[in-house]
Amino acid sequence: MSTVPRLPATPREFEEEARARLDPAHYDYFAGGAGDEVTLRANEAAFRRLALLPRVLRGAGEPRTEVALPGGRAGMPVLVAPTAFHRLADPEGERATARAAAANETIMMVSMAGTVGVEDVAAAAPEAVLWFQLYIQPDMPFTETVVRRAEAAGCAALVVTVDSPARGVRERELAHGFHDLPDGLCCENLRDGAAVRPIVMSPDIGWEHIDRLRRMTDLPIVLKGIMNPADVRPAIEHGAAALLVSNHGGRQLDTLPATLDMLPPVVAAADGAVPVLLDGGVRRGTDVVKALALGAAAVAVGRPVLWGLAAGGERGAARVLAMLRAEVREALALCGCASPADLDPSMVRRTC
Ligand SMILES: Cc1cc2nc3c(=O)[nH]c(=O)nc-3n(C[C@H](O)[C@H](O)[C@H](O)COP(=O)(O)O)c2cc1C
Ligand SMILES: CC(C)CC(=O)C(=O)O
Repeated sequence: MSTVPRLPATPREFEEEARARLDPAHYDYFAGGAGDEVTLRANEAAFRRLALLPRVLRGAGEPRTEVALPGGRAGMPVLVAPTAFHRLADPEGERATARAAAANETIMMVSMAGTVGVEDVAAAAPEAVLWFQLYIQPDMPFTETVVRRAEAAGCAALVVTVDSPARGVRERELAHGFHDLPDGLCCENLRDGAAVRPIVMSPDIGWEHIDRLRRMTDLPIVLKGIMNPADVRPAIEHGAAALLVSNHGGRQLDTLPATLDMLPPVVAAADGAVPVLLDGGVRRGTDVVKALALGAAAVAVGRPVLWGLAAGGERGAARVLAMLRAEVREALALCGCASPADLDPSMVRRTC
């Protein structure tokens, strides 16, 4: 009789199990952040500083969790953030993640630095809604080749990461000498004929590149990595369909504020013109509900999905997402909400 291995039951246990299974260099690549990891810690800490203030006796009924976004509908307000190198966590890599996302009716943002090509990710999970994450390459004809691949694979939006004019320095990676993928793995979305190009993070990228991208494709463009409210108006003027408040999970510039702390001013600057999403430090359904109360249209999770993948492959990633979905439903119900639209800023309170 075959027994199905038991999966961890909490986010913390998933991370512990992933750590036990992963090569230490790969665990530290996934877990680490830039510099002293001040921002990495701040993201999670910001959620703990905020308390929830439910409303009572609203007769809200069973809550609904789905949300409508420019790149499609999601069955829950928790999307999969784009993360690189899933085959370091599981041999099926991004294919497994896409199936896990589809099983939970949510959207997967496929990293440009994926270890499975976007066409193969789409083929592995035909029912998945995929958004393609792009680092605009200064070689615009090559950027266009990548965009065409994402379009042909059926991706429903482009997520353009704008917080990376250079690569963040992560001391855990340096300590392990982790620079390259092991033999047999590469960034499949960067194939150029027989060669695989390196990802260029260029300080030359500017708003004119967003304009060129806008002219290149009809896909909605989500700008990922907006932190300063001063960037919101230009983003809207240059055609962004949505903004994703992100500090790259604390992996780019250290000592940025927590994303949750920048959400209200970014939402205020957007003034309803485009939906605002958030990632960074979301670990529980209560975190999701706090971000939604402060005006996020949805959130995304990075590391929790990697821990699920490393701890239990597709099943592990699916379980992490299912846990979050159940927790969001429970937190909405206990807040007296019929849907995310019933949340508002009066339902959270800073505790310190
Ligand atoms: C291991 C790892 C790889 C990542 N790779 C990418 C990437 O290729 N492109 C990107 O835009 N963001 C990337 N990110 C950032 C995530 O999209 C997201 O902003 C961050 O992980 C959110 O924080 P969380 O891990 O606390 O949920 C990566 C994050 C991690 C942890
Ligand atoms: C390979 C990298 C470009 C992926 C990334 O964005 C990250 O590690 O944070």
